[in-house]
Amino acid sequence: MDEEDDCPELVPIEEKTRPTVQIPVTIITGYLGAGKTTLLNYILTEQHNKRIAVILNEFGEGSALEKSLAVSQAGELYEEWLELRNGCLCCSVKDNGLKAIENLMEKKGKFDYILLETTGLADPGAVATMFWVDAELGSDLYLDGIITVIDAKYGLQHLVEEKPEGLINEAARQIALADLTIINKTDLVNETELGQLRDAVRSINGLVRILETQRSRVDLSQVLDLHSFDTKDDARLAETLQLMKTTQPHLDKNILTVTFEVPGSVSEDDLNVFIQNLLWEKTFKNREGLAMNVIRSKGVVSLQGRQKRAMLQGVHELYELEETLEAWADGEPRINRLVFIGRNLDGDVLKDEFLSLVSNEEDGME
Ligand SMILES: Nc1nc2c(ncn2[C@@H]2O[C@H](COP(=O)(O)OP(=O)(O)OP(=O)(O)O)[C@@H](O)[C@H]2O)c(=O)[nH]1
Ligand SMILES: [Zn+2]
Repeated sequence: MDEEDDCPELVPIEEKTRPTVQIPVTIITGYLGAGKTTLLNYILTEQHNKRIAVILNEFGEGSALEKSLAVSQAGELYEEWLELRNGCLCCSVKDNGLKAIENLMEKKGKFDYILLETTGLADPGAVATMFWVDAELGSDLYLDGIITVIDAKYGLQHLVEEKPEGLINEAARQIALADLTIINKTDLVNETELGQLRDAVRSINGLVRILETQRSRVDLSQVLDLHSFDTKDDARLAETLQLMKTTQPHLDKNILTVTFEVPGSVSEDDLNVFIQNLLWEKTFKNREGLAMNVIRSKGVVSLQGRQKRAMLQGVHELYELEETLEAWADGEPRINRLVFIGRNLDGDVLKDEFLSLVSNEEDGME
């Protein structure tokens, strides 16, 4: 080390020692009484060989303890925690803070999985974005997915409920944000009613998977470890987009899904401006002159000068644009695939805006 004496060396900041495995967090949301607690109970009592922590994100008054007791059944009270027979834990986090979860992990040791139930009227997007902000700070947690439980009998009614001007329908928002929906209480409806609800869910969120259950009995492998926010599921995205090209019914004024595919490559800067105009500045308008309002964004994009695919993930105003591990194959056409779920969206307008940024240089280099 010869130059050591001359200039002060830049000392790399000691990386916070991070666990090799990050713990998945699944957010469970859904309208009042849809069957969220029933789902939690079911997951906790099923064989899963995981140490699962259940966290109830209660806002306002409401008795969280009462709720946790409802979740536990076979629980033993431990501080504000309920410890279940199979090693699961249950608690309530009133201040909705991630710090609280991290403190809990320090006190109680590591879990393998965290289920976070938000109250019926909460915006799951607000909770979801906390995890991103925190992930930047080196959190031990990652967001695995958002599950929305829907009441088969009353779900449709909740969706069409008129809201005062400018207010968003909470039930529709919860579906817009969902990676998976569970239509529960199918014992209370006939096939026609079920079909109508299914169509309504699809018309809001064209990407979402739908399960149908009684007493929230699900196959655990279909609800845990979804990896919805990973940068890996681009094959699935392409598949879904293909499916969506066929039929897309939509109910005017409501939340809907728009998708488009554009070949070529876009510069990262231009893309950021496009996304920020859409999500932050809200400069894009539909044909009626109403500003587009995006709740969920997803996409695979080809960035100029990059060999690897980039993935867009967004919840409300917060978004991430990250390079994936997957390179574009030689000679493979580079196709940008984008999905936006929200209000007042017009896919053609967005596609035109996007097209204006794209260059069709073969290798995406300029
Ligand atoms: N008929 C029928 N009832 C169900 C089913 N699943 C749950 N329930 C009942 O629906 C009621 C509400 O279920 P919960 O699991 O407490 O619903 P929740 O979404 O946690 O409710 P909140 O926390 O109050 O928003 C309970 O009385 C359940 O027993 C089902 O598949 N069929
Ligand atoms: Zn609890």
